[in-house]
Amino acid sequence: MTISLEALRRCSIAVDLGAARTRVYLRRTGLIVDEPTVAAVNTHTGGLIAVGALAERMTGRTPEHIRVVRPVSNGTVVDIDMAQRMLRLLLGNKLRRAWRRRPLVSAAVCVQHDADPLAQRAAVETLTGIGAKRVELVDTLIAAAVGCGLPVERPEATMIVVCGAATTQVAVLSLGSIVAAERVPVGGETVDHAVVQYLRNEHALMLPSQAVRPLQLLLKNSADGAPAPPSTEVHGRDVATGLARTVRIDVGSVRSAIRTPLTGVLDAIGTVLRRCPPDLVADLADRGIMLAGGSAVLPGFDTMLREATGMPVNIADHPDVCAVEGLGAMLDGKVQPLLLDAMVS
Ligand SMILES: Nc1ncnc2c1ncn2[C@@H]1O[C@H](COP(=O)(O)OP(=O)(O)OP(=O)(O)O)[C@@H](O)[C@H]1O
Repeated sequence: MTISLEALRRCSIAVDLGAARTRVYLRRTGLIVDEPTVAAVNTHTGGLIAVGALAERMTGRTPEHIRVVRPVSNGTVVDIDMAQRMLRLLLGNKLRRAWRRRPLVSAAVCVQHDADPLAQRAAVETLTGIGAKRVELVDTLIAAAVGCGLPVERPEATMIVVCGAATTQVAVLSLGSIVAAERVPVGGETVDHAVVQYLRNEHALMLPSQAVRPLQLLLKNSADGAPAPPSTEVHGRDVATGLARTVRIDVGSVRSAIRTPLTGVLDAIGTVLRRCPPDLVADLADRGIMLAGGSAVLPGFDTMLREATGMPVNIADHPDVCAVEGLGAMLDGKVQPLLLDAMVS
């Protein structure tokens, strides 16, 4: 069964419920929500204290009666009730106004390429619970490819790698459909974990989770092309004594620690290419790989893929929001007719 653009044009909102971030696109308006998929709950009363960025800032800093929860894990809604409550708060008045204008609303939601029926059902229930009368499921890979501006409807190959927080999905598309795809449990979270483990093992230092991103940013060359410094100071807690400690670390070693988990993505690319007909693989030699997802900008990721595959690698203009923007473009009727792989509510 296929989903037509016709069905998507009847949808009022497009939703991408990611492990790290929740994004909502309102038809003819644009992105109205882009917040962490996090909620803070009072365990005594069960009430929500905060959602989104505010709740994320509370991580690791809460008293006993407050719990910070993530209702989406590995790209699947694992706590439907919490996801609905979080979405209601994030959408607030913006949704209520749209709902009033058009109460029998349909919603489109991105789901992972190989989402099982339970994961699909969880996505549908989350949206119906906040008022959607009908929910269209669209493969994240197709939505992201559209959002990156790839010519997915043409009879030629395009390769997309969507690198999110918990997973990376790789696909070759042609004629609006997925020819071959693979998903690996590697993403920004895996990379953060690798950095934390490196500091723990090599320097006996526990790094607060909020300190990982600034450290990753140090690995990048600066905007004017100046190379990253060879070493830097990192503040954390000594594993043995529990006291605050500062160590000087070699930036190159952190870079290697990051590269190790990312080799899983290389394997996935190899698997997808092996499953593709030779004609399509030949197309990709020129067109190369398009990187999307928040982790596409990880320092050195594109260079690593370029060196390992020998193919051109490009990062989408706005890699983090490609999927929801692509879905939004379909809602707004900005996309040429194409056949979408079947995924129905
Ligand atoms: N500037 C950056 N440098 C490095 N990593 C980044 C940067 N910005 C975002 N990320 C990483 O991107 C990830 C979030 O990406 P994205 O928003 O695509 O995830 P998601 O869609 O919620 O996840 P998933 O697709 O796994 O459900 C986080 O793990 C974050 O660490």
